Amino acid sequence: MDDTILDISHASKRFGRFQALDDVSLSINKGEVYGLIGENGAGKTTLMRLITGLSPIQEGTIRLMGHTIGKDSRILSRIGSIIEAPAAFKKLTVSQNMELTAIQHGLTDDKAIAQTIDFVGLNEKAKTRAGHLSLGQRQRLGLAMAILTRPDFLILDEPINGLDPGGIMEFRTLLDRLNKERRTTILISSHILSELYLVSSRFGFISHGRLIKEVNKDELDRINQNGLLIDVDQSSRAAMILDRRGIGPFQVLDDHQILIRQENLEPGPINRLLVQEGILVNQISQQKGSLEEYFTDLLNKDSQESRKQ
Ligand SMILES: Nc1ncnc2c1ncn2[C@@H]1O[C@H](COP(=O)(O)OP(=O)(O)OP(=O)(O)O)[C@@H](O)[C@H]1O
Repeated sequence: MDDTILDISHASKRFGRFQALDDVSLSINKGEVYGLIGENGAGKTTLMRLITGLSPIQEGTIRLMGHTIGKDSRILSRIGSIIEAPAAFKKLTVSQNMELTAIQHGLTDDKAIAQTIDFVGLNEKAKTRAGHLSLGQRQRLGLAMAILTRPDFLILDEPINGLDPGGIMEFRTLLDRLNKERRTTILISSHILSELYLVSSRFGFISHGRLIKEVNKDELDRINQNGLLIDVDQSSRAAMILDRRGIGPFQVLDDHQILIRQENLEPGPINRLLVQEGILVNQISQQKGSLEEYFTDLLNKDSQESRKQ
């Protein structure tokens, strides 16, 4: 059976003369949590709006579970989304908002509403108006409305914006449960990259409307290994010294830099060893690889390449 939930092929979108999305192709498989990363204005929301049929695609195709968006929109009933702000009516209570969502989807199962309110932990607020909920509770109501029909695919545009650390953790637990217990596939964007790292199994990086890189979490962890970065006058000679002492594994990055891929290594003894052997040590720093650093490096490389062209 084909495990592809979303297949975007050469999607482009312009607003007037502005190219918001430029030839984007990506696919997401069942069970994945795909983290979409990009600076402000990169095109993340635009892409999500195309996928959910909120905005028409101009070039390319988007297939959801085998159905082409635009031609056959029935498949949209199998996806849930929070795009921009959750769409709850402020004057209606939590339960009433859920009832309205049920009516919109033609859902007649009353138990589903109670189960979903319970799932997101809003039991005590069921009779509270949405306008009187805290931001974190409102986000949870938004999630409840999005998952009421038990969608196969959930699209979340910056769902943790403005939440406090506790709220972020609760939201993460909910997403984890949805993904593990219901095998819901998730596409999520956020500027809080440390959080996105925790929830996602794969990442796509968008810049100026182009998908510049995709990487899965294992690959990212391999690239981003922590260690000691040493800057010396001659990296090849320093490498021989480290090798003789059995220190490593390490990687010679260029004529001056070596990355010793070992966590919690003290810089002092390494410094003393190299200096005793006549190596000039300019700097030793702890290297902590993060999704944030990876993204910043990618953007730098991309803008250098764009300048060359
Ligand atoms: N309806 C529209 N008309 C004109 N321009 C638009 C429209 N919608 C989006 N844009 C432009 O397209 C670009 C991409 O916007 P989009 O909202 O997709 O970015 P984003 O990656 O979600 O950014 P952010 O992280 O700030 O939410 C922006 O420059 C935006 O101004």
